[in-house]
Amino acid sequence: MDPREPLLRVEQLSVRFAGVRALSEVSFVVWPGELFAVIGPNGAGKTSLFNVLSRVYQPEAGRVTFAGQDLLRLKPHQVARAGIARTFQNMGQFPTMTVLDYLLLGRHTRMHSGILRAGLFIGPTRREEWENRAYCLHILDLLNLKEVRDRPLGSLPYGLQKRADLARALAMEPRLLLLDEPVAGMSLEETEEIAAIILEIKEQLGITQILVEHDMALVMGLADRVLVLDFGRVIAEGRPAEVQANPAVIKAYLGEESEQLPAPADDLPAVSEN
Ligand SMILES: Nc1ncnc2c1ncn2[C@@H]1O[C@H](COP(=O)(O)OP(=O)(O)OP(=O)(O)O)[C@@H](O)[C@H]1O
Repeated sequence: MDPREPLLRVEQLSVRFAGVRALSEVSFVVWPGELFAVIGPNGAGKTSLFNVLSRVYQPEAGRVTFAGQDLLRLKPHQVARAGIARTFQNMGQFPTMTVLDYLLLGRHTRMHSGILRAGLFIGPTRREEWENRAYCLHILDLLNLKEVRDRPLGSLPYGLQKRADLARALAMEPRLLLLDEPVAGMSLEETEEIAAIILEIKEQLGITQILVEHDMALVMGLADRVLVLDFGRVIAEGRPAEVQANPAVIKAYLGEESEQLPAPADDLPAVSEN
């Protein structure tokens, strides 16, 4: 793929639910290696956008091109194999599964051998299984989860469960990682750890990320570029400092919760140029 081509191109995307316009003619591109954030007040359409990108929602109109292919032609189960992985706001569907098995399960969704064959260790799948395991252990190491790899997910504190979910998404070796409120409900310390991990994913693994998050300090400190939605429409797009100074963005946030207002740009860590 041409590195000058966007990895993701969203054009004129509209999503509607019986009278509610969740997204209206939304367009943007995400470049390879970029950390792209999508923000907006409650109900702005952020989750709907992720649901379109993971093929859960069918848009009313628009085009989505991922790595040169028409994403909207894929079935939901083909999205992971195409290279898109997603973390979830709420997890907890597998409380008895160990952390390592959770990663292996995620990884199998994009591997060649079926989980049944792999489970039975038939022929060449044995080697693939060992490779999968080694890769999952590498990800657990990267995310400081090695010590809890054999613990059931349900026995872990909330912050570690969310980190395990991020590890599961990374174990899929995605080209595009969709992070859905990765620090929601986390303490300051846990938030700082996740911020460091997000930067490592960008810098060490080179994975392109789209971050949906209400924590403005995190977004403005990490993102290369920010897209702002309000009532399903794009109201601003640009580098964090540009977006923070945009009157339409300030108005959208003031109308809802003034404490969510982005901090002045001077107080924030520098963001990388691209
Ligand atoms: N499955 C659905 N059925 C009906 N309406 C929906 C559905 N999903 C989203 N909506 C509506 O679409 C609009 C956008 O919602 P969405 O969840 O995408 O916003 P959001 O920006 O993710 O909000 P939040 O920050 O609160 O998570 C809202 O008005 C919401 O009620």
